[in-house]
Amino acid sequence: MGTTKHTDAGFLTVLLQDEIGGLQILHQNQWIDVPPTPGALVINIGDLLQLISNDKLRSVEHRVVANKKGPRVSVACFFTTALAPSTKVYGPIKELVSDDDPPRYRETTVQEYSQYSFATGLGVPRLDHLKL
Ligand SMILES: O=C(O)CCC(=O)C(=O)O
Ligand SMILES: [Fe+2]
Repeated sequence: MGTTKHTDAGFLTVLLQDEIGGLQILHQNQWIDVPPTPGALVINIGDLLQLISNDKLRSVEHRVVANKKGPRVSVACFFTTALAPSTKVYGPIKELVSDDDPPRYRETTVQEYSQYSFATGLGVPRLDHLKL
């Protein structure tokens, strides 16, 4: 089974891959295979880390292309507080913004961003609506 092109909505995703492969990232408009290394952990930066880092860290677009090599097992651990109700507001970290590099996003809560992400679905650039 594959997935359509998307970015991960949370802060960080840790992926444990097997030897089957299929994960690709979009780099300079080209899909690049992530070589499968059984037991290795792939770390994906998510949208909320991009937001709080004011674009210093980028949440890369990726997808999974199914191949015929066999059943594929991928264990994903999403670092986010999406399911825990919290009014904590996240915006670009103040140490990372300056007069020359002002905040690029408005503040949001994880809940608000997660709800928006679920509603838009995969494949839609979801950070754009928070851009200042
Ligand atoms: O299965 C994979 O390698 C990636 C899965 C993924 O992109 C996700 O769960 O967000
Ligand atoms: Fe993903």
